[in-house]
Amino acid sequence: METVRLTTAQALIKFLNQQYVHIDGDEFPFVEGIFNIFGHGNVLGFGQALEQDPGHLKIIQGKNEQGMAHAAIAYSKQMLRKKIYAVTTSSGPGSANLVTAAGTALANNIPVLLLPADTYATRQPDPVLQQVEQEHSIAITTNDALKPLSRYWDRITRPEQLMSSLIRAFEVMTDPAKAGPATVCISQDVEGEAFDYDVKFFEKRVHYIDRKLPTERELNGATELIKASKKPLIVVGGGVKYSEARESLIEFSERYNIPLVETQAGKSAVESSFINNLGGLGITGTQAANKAALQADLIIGVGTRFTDFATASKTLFNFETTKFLNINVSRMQAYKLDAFPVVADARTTFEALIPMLEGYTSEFGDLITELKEEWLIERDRLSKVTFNRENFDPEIKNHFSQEKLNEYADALNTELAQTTALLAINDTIEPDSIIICAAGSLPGDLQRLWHSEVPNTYHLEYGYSCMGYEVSGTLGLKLADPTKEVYTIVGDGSFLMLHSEFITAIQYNKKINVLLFDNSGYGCINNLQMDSGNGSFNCEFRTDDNQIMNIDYAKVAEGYGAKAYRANTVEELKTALEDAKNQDRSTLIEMKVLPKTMTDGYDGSWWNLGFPEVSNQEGVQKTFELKQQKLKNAKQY
Ligand SMILES: Cc1ncc(C[n+]2csc(CCOP(=O)(O)OP(=O)(O)O)c2C)c(N)n1
Ligand SMILES: O=C1C[C@@H](O)[C@H](O)[C@@H](O)C1=O
Ligand SMILES: [Mg+2]
Repeated sequence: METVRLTTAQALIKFLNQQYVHIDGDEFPFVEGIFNIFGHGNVLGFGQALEQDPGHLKIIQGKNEQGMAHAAIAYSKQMLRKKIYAVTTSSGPGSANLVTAAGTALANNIPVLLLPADTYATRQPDPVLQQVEQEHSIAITTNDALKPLSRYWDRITRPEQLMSSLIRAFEVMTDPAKAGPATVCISQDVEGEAFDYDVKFFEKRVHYIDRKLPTERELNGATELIKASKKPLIVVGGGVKYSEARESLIEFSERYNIPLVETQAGKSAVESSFINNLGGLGITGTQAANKAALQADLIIGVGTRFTDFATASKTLFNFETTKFLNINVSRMQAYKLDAFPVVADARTTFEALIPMLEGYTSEFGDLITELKEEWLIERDRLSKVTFNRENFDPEIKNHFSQEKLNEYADALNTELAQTTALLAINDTIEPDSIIICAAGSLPGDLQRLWHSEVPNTYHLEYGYSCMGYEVSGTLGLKLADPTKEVYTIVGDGSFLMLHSEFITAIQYNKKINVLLFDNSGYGCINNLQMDSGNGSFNCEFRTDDNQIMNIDYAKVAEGYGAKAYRANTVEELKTALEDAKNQDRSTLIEMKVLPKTMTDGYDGSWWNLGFPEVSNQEGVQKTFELKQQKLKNAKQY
């Protein structure tokens, strides 16, 4: 056997350089690069290996482990899971910082290779700096916290274990049904240990991402269900994007007059202006989509996980009469809601179904166009919301008095409404720009209001809705598509939680644009608590003496080296956006927006929460009673 003597870390880097994917006839390297923050746990093993020979891997120094992993996740998601970045961290706190990001990748089914260092395999020394020392087992390290959040997890304590481990990790990451985070923890001493590796291990390895075909039985069953239905409705999930099923889905929908509604992950698979696209579904959905869902007698879920918040899947539909047909590469997802499962690729399934439905047409008739037109009037209204100091009626009603809203207008020196600002942005930036968001009130506004006219330009992380993904993720977008303008849509709360990769973007001259909506508080959670009958408790950003905080985020951005703007009117905003577009460096536009000016829910948008069963507040009591009512018709599982 021909062998080559390498350290474990050198072998790992050599292997990463030889992984390719093959999709629809195209073949290209799977691993684009590696993010790193070096500590004592990885600087000598990984650091040395990367310095000696990185191959084609791009090396990017991160600023926070969670942030750089978020950037890697966004890269992979934007690349439709065809390419990844790896992420290496030191042991202990460095790897602990990966936990939130691993959860984000897992919830969204995004492949990313996490490579945290681990404690010494030799236990010399023990305990090492940053080792937690769990009393009941010396074998437990911080990295065990990543186990429940990884789709594949392994600990390498001997150099030769690397081979079988990496083959498994890549098999998982390149499987459309299982794609998610693969975590390979390497003991920090083992990173530097040498072994005579079989040279065959380093030969070019091609991972074929084939399209899983539906069976005849599945196609016949699906055809029967659709033909028997009067008003079928397609729920477009993220799987539609990953399967690149846009054209076949449009043909299917047009030919049989079947409306589409979108999840956050599925939005921008098909352009918003497509005649049968009724927009977002669920709690954060449009009036049009939710009205159509209330009437539907067959829900065709395509590549969707049916998370309750994004689709209102447990309460919106009529479970007595509505049937479900799920098309999904994941058997687990296809089984949901007692659906007829088609465990197959979305594009191939539509291509096969189109000729089988010849002669069919839904009974939606002109209703699709009518619902869409009605919604566009509502959207237009939301683009023109203007504040006044006497009798302003915000979208989120009966929470803050006029006096309190005026207090905000004075403290933040603004009269700008969130929906007005958001739609001004939608009107001004180039249609092929990519926007990203993850948490707060903005995802709801975006799912309802944002019009995406170019495929794959709407990037929402709403599987985990992880605050802090927004700015970090924008760096991932820019790495995925360097020619496009990329925009973070982010609330002040999320910005404060994590924006360290803004600096990485500036450092590597990857231009990103941060659009910061500052309403001085955790706005959507404040809405939730007040909607549920509580007071405004600890969600506003106020000082000890009850003053609204007015933070100069533009100054913070300037301090990092970004070009910053303050825009508190639509005119200032449009001017700033135009100027930002022409900049070579990263930008931040700070907008002070009034609380309670985000969108509210429409028909059917209720979700089950932990409403208190007893309380001394009448409003809280009422929401609990409403819950009891709602649960009567909700799907129990
Ligand atoms: C890491 C993380 N922690 C907590 C939450 C819960 N959470 C969701 S939205 C939110 C507040 C968001 O505030 P902000 O970004 O200012 O947006 P706004 O709702 O004010 O528009 C919180 C605390 C979360 N989604 N992610
Ligand atoms: O709890 C939450 C409520 C949602 O409104 C918000 O968008 C999301 O980030 C969240 O975590
Ligand atoms: Mg806020």
